Amino acid sequence: MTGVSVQGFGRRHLDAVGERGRLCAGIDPHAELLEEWGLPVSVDGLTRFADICVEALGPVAAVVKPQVAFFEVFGSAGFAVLERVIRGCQEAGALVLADAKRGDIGSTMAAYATAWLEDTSPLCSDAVTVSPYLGFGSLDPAVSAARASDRGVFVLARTSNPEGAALQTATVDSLCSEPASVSDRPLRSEPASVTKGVAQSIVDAAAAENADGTATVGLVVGATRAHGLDLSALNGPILSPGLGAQGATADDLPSVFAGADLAWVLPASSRGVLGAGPDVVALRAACEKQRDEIEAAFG
Ligand SMILES: O=C(O)c1cc(=O)[nH]c(=O)n1[C@@H]1O[C@H](COP(=O)(O)O)[C@@H](O)[C@H]1O
Repeated sequence: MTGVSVQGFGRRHLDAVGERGRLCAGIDPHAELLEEWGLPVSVDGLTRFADICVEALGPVAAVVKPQVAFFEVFGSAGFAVLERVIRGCQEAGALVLADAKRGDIGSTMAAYATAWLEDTSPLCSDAVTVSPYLGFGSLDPAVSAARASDRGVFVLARTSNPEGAALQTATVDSLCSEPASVSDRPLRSEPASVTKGVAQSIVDAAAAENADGTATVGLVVGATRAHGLDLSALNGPILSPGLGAQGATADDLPSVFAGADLAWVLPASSRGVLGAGPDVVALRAACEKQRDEIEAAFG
């Protein structure tokens, strides 16, 4: 593995995947899945779905990723079920990555950080997904809260959906900072000194945060297509959704992540694994099979 010795969240992450293998099992209680599992689309159905996932996945997956949106659908009762999933999976030994994709101005971001990353919160998880599109610096409160408690944030860089490409591959002047006022604007534009893709600028900002060896800042880079990013200096985890329902396979991963440190790559699947439920044994077997395919592909 490249880089400095790993501590903090990075150590917790590497220990978890070292023990259980590289798979993040998504817990996405889609209405269609509830129906497929023979459950009502209601809080009762959600609770049963969640309990099956905790029992099947919590003891074997290195990381579980509840998708907050599917709990939010049911309002406060859904959030109560989410709290139960978070605690249950942690007690079973999995790291919990709350897929909340939060992002806002810094002062509001601080409240999101309290909600998802501080011990006092009933939703406190081991990590949370965040969006950098209000500016990478707006994520500072979450990065600080995570760093202070050996937790992590996973920042969207190059997402698995086709709609992300136009924004994420756009070229930016990486040294550009907004003038404080109109009068501060230069009379003529200066030549851009460094240009890079938006996603690469996020990778580079994350790598700078990880220079302390804590791997506090992970990235989200989809497994569904070549991304063209240089991830070699990141020294942090790379969540890679897209396996299964979105079409990527374990065999795609080595070429998608050529040049990255594969020890950090954490492929994720939700529907591709959850389709094996509601039987606990079958669901756990599907999770282990997907993990084994990933480990075999990485060699
Ligand atoms: O942050 C994520 O997890 C995420 C990022 C991304 O680029 N693409 C993506 O699909 N996801 C999430 O990963 C899960 C994918 O679900 P499946 O397609 O069923 O495996 C969903 O919860 C998505 O919200």
